Amino acid sequence: MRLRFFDRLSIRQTLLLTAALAGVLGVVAGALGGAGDVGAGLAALAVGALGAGAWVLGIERALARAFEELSQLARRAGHDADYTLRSEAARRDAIGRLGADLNDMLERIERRDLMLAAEVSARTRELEDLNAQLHHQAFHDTLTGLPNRALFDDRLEQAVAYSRRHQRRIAVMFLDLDNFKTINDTLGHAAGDELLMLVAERICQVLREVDTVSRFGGDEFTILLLELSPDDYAEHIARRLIDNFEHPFFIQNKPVTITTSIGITIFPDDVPEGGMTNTLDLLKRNADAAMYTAKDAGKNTYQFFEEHMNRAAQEHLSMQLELRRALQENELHVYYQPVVDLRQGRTIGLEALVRWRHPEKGELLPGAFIPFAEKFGLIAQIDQWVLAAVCRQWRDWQAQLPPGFWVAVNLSAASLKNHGLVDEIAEVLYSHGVPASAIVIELTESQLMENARDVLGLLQGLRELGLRLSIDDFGTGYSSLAYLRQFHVDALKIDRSFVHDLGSHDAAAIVSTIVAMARNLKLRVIAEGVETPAQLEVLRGLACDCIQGFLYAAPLPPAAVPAQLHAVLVPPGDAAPDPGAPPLTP
Ligand SMILES: Nc1nc2c(ncn2[C@@H]2O[C@@H]3COP(=O)(O)O[C@H]4[C@@H](O)[C@H](n5cnc6c(=O)[nH]c(N)nc65)O[C@@H]4COP(=O)(O)O[C@H]3[C@H]2O)c(=O)[nH]1
Repeated sequence: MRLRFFDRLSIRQTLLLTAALAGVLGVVAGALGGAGDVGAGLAALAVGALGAGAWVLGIERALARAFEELSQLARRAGHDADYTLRSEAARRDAIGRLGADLNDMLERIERRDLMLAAEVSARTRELEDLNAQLHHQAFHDTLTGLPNRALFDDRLEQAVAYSRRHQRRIAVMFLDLDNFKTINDTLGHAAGDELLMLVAERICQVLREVDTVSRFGGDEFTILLLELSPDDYAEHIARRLIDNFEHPFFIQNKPVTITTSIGITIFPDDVPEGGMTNTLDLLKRNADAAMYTAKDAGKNTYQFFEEHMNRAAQEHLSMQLELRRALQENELHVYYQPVVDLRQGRTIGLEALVRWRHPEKGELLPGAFIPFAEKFGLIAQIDQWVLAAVCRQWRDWQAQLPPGFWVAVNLSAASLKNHGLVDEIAEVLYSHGVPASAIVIELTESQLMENARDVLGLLQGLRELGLRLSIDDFGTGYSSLAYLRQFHVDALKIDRSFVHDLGSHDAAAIVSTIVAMARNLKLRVIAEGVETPAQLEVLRGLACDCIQGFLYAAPLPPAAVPAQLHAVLVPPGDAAPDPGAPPLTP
């Protein structure tokens, strides 16, 4: 109860009460001691009261200062977020403990703060790295690490702007690897990728820091040369690039040689004045057109842009679109040229020759579009289309065809690279109900010899299917006799250039040698391009088996073929000895 009373008093009240009690005790003691001492007691009371008051005030101020200090410290820490602040009051009382608690709290906040700051900065760094990585990926080619098309365009735009402001010349180069597809097809895509990386390095070696090289896609690179000084700097770089490619690249420790074709355009020289809007596109198109001209000029060279090149590029482009349309819209069709057996004097087979009925240009011969189809990668599709057309036609004629009659179909080099070719041909034959023995596949000598080792398996697959094989344009390439035996073909077709020159001793000697060799290998010989009776007589004399040429029939539309099937075209011959059951005889 007593305690509760004192609990309710403030310190000041307690001290005042204590001083008053001391004074009262002094007065009581004085009164007990005598009257004189009462005065002394009163004086003591007054002094005690005054002393106590002063003491109380002193204590109160000291306490207030201590609290104020703590409160200021807490406010500053909160306001400035400075948790390194500490109370320095070294007291052992409640205020001291309060200060220590405050310090403890500040220390914990400070530690948590540091931890958070470290975490935030780590996360920020992570995000910054990720951002830089994404930025790099957006503007660089993942395989070679070179700038990509987007970054190249950006730099080109800046370069054009700079060049306009400061009247400087810049060059844009397009660089395309020659026959890269062959390397990819023969060595595989991993080797192709490795080659592209090495090529990127080699290009960089030739350029200055200020120039930009980018991988534009596939095997195509673009180069931006700033500040063309000296004036022929672009040409100098093009030459160095071409020279630099002369050294082989080493892929999986094997030397691989590849060349490059380069197109160059100069800004502002090659851009018409005022054509501001599509300058970038124009420069790239110019360099591309110049690069194609370099390819057409035999590859492994460079070409500066000239105005006429864009027209050629335009024609290329429209030819490509038109060819695709031709395949879709059935504008292609097949003519058939009889092959006549000299001993029997009649047609024993036909060669299928594609034609294009172009809506504006009229009837086009293969020479006008096959090279484009090869370039645009459409030739294998055309081969397939022709085979299917031949099979349909064979079904229509089937009842009229003499036994053992065949139709020869040309296959391009691109078709030979198709690993699924045998299956695809089997599927077409099967779906049309045509026996494989009715089809002869014609492959040119150069196609076969250039890929001799690779095509052996394919040829075997075709033979196992039951197809027969013949070598076209024989004599124009360099045949290896060893391969000739391994190919197991059924016939050789002597190129028409030898037939044309039969009057000359050399050509006759070559034809005679081919026929003799074919006899030994038990192959049938067909002479192409026979136009005159004189050529026919020489060929008969050389014991040639068959002829094909305008002398008897040009390539014919399908409707004209049945009339040729049973007609005796040449008097049956007696000059040619029996070659020993050559395969292409019915
Ligand atoms: N000067 C002369 N020429 C004669 C004579 N007899 C035939 N010719 C021509 O000689 C070519 C024979 O075809 P090729 O050597 O296989 O040469 C063919 C063949 O390599 C290719 N070709 C034709 N059709 C196809 C096809 O469907 N696919 C593929 N990949 N190539 C084809 O186009 C080449 C040219 O075909 P065409 O223009 O039809 O030309 C044909 C034919 O019209 C003659 O007495 N004198």
